[in-house]
Amino acid sequence: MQPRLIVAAGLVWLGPHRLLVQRRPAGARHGAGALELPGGKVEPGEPPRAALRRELVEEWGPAAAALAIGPVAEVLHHVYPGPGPEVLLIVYHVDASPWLGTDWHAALRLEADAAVVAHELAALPVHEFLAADREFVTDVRDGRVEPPTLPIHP
Ligand SMILES: Nc1nc2c([nH]c(=O)n2[C@H]2C[C@H](O)[C@@H](COP(=O)(O)OP(=O)(O)OP(=O)(O)O)O2)c(=O)[nH]1
Repeated sequence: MQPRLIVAAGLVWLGPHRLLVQRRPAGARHGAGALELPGGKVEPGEPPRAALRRELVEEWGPAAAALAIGPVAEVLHHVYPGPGPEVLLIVYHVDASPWLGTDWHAALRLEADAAVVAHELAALPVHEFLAADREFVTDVRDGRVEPPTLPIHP
């Protein structure tokens, strides 16, 4: 049977009009090379917000520990075909606005092959995202997802 995963992910706002998204490493088991929201699997017994905090630091390095995690933006559900997983994604607003005007990219400590990019909302390349994300990312691109009030106070 396909595994069912609970995943915590971040809609990371670099100010009100830009998002930070990442490209999955070429060697990823699933969705290699696709764009995704940073995050990962929630471990058994782990609170989802704590999982997102842990994943952000694992994926982006210690600089990500200071990012405020805000309210849930959306809960997504998708069943990937074949041997792919069934995923339940809890997407939180995350505030990266303190990084505005800084060399945030130089502060990241990325996993091998991973890449983090800033995109203007209107230019989000929806079709490069993992299938579970596409409808939601389209809604974000088209302004149907209300951006949080920045800064987010944790
Ligand atoms: N982080 C993240 N994962 C997503 C998104 N959309 C989506 O379908 N997923 C899926 C891909 C993976 O199957 C799962 C995330 O878990 P993960 O990134 O820890 O999984 P993985 O299999 O790459 O990691 P690993 O077990 O190899 O360590 O959720 C998204 O926007 N962000």
